[in-house]
Amino acid sequence: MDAPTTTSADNGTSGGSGEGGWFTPRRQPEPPAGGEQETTEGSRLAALRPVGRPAMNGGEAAQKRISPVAEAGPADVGTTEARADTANASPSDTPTPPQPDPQPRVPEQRSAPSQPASPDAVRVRRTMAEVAPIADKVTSYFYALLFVRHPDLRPMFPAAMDTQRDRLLKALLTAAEHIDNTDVLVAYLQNLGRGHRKYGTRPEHYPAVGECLIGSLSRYASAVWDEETEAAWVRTYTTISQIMIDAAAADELLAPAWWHAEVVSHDLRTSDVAVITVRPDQPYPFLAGQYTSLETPWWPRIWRHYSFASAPRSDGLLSFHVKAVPAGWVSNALVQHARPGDIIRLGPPAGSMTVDHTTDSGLLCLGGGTGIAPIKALVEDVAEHGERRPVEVFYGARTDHDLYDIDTMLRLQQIHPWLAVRPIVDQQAHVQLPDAIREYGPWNEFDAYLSGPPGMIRSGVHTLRDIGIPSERIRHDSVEELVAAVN
Ligand SMILES: NC(=O)C1=CN([C@@H]2O[C@H](COP(=O)(O)OP(=O)(O)OC[C@H]3O[C@@H](n4cnc5c(N)ncnc54)[C@H](O)[C@@H]3O)[C@@H](O)[C@H]2O)C=CC1
Repeated sequence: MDAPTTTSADNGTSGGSGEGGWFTPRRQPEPPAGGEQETTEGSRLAALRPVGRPAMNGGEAAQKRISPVAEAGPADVGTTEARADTANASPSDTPTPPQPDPQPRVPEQRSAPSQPASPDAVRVRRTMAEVAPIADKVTSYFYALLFVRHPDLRPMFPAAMDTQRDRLLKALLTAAEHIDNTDVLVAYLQNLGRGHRKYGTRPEHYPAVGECLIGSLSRYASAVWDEETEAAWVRTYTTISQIMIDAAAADELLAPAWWHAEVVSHDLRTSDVAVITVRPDQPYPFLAGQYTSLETPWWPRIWRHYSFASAPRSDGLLSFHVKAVPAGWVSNALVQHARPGDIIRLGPPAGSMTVDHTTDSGLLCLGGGTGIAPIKALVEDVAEHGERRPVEVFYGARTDHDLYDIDTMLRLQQIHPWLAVRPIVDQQAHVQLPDAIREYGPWNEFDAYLSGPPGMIRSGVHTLRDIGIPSERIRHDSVEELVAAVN
């Protein structure tokens, strides 16, 4: 089962996705004649054309360009951005360790009056509100436009577009809703831009997407669509695409667009959960608590997210916990069909649910189901840093049988006196996983880490705030939460 960081038909977590996916071509289309994109919209959309930039200082440049919007300040959302220490170096002959991607996190529920939204944000949100009830039509029409106008792009998308459609709208919602919230937007889009490298996305692809997006919105939001609204969308989309392009360009200097990895072991822990270990074809630097995107040979061009189930290892192997679920194409293939020798592809690491080694606060970790995977990686990370800070893991599962990794966790507990592992089995406990932590504590000296199904994350964040852990000390990855919270 995918990590909740992603939109996924596999698991129904619909996580909004760091891979959002407005556009996922695998090869580069012919550049438009004369460098101009001929469209029925003609020159009015010329401003959609983002600039291909030198691959340096992408984030900074993006920040600068977005600053007029940022100056307007956050409108109605706050954010609990958490940035982790990146000082834990990898061997010098490997690429630079990745910066944890500061993923959007659950915004604080603000009661204080917020600053007014920028005029563009007001128009963008008005459009979004107008099309929300017919989101599916907007998305279908968008892809119809894209493939009619740019038929050469169609083979670059997955054969089945259902998931892609879902992702489009989630990514759009997230970006548009946060156009005033620079930190959240930039971090989200940089991640999206980097993630698009594995599809072969080029700067010149973005105008095609922007034109079709605006073509679709103008059709379905006709009641609120006017010149100013269109101009607001053009500016918004230009900002969005430029941040993605810059992030991709900067990343090109640091890392490959994707990695091939060979399955070296496949351990079926239950009938539907497998622990899969792979060997990347070149060094794969990442941080414990991060996740990656993964493509199998059985479902080309369909990517799903999984968290690394171990901290970086000296042998370079990576492992994932995968749960097969109904209609979960990639997860089912990985659990039922993957065998040693199979080759998969990995996208870049992402996510900021990483350990802050600059503090000695305790770690309060909640892992639900296969969400225990990154929690185990965090425990290993603390152990490797030789820190003796308290780590309390609450491991939730529906039944005893579903505690498929409890032996590993208990073994770690035996080795490390600072670690406590508490299985919480729904069938036996009188409370669900997040509420179980109320019976322990106090937790005021702890940072909290949550990983599991979206419902668990939601109620976990609520519980943690309720017991006095401030938002900025609560870490998890789920863009969906961000979207849900602002809606
Ligand atoms: N495979 C991976 O690398 C990762 C997977 N995940 C996510 O973790 C989830 C795992 O799914 P399953 O193993 O089927 O877990 P599950 O649905 O069986 O839930 C596991 C436990 O989480 C708690 N829980 C579930 N829903 C809750 C709710 N609404 N409120 C409070 N507590 C709740 C319960 O204690 C439950 O036993 C998936 O959504 C997956 O996307 C998250 C991070 C990494």
